[in-house]
Amino acid sequence: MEVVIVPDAMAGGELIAEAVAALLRGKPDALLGVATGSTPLPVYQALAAQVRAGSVDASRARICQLDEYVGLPAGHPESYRSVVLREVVEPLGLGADSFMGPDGTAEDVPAACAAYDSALREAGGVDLQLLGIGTDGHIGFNEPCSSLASRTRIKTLTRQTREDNARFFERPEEVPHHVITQGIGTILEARHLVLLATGAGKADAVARAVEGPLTALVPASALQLHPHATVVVDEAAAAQLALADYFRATYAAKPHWQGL
Ligand SMILES: N[C@@H]1[C@@H](O)[C@H](O)[C@@H](COP(=O)(O)O)O[C@@H]1O
Repeated sequence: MEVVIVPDAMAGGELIAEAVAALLRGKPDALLGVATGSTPLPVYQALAAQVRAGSVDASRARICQLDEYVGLPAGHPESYRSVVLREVVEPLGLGADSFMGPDGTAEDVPAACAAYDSALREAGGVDLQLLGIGTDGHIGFNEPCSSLASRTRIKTLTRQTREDNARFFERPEEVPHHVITQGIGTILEARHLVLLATGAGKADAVARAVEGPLTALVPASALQLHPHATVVVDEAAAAQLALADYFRATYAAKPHWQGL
């Protein structure tokens, strides 16, 4: 696992956007797994700016969702489908046909989960999966004690996650209890995992994920199993990392051509 400590969220966004751009230059139809929440927004803004500036062509990129609420009406502005279309697909100048995600409105939820897991494989697998981290260490919506081998399935949100996400809804009780999320086993199949965490509120979760034991109690610790996992953190989110100085020195000495 590589840990990169950046000065702030903007710098993290630019660094990851450059990694995505480099991927697209080599593989124009790469499948990019995107995360929701506030943290990845600087990545999407920086990538859209690169597209506008002509430094990368994203016109053949394919986008896939990490997770989705169950039961929000189709077109609800806070469904993750709506969020990804608004924050990623449209700013990159892509159409809805470049985009895939689990169907949170399906009557048969298990079938929708299995269909999405298969669709990701049939699409050739995710090239780069961007991840955030929940304050309880979740990735996607894999809450603590999710199986490390899990596939895309329905999960029940913890009270903490519902409270954390209440800011996106008019009333806290509107946050759905259930979600569909790529499983941890599914996420681990992506060729490159890039987790971005910013702010002091994530420092504990980051330290447990990066330096703590591999445990289902901290789902993000599963990144320790992946051969190409990058964790990008700002100074505030890095505050509890015992090896921060080592991570800084390693990145400072890294040959530029290696990228992330
Ligand atoms: N399902 C999403 C996660 O993918 C995201 O990482 C997390 C943190 O969001 P934020 O970046 O807003 O803290 O929120 C939600 O739970």
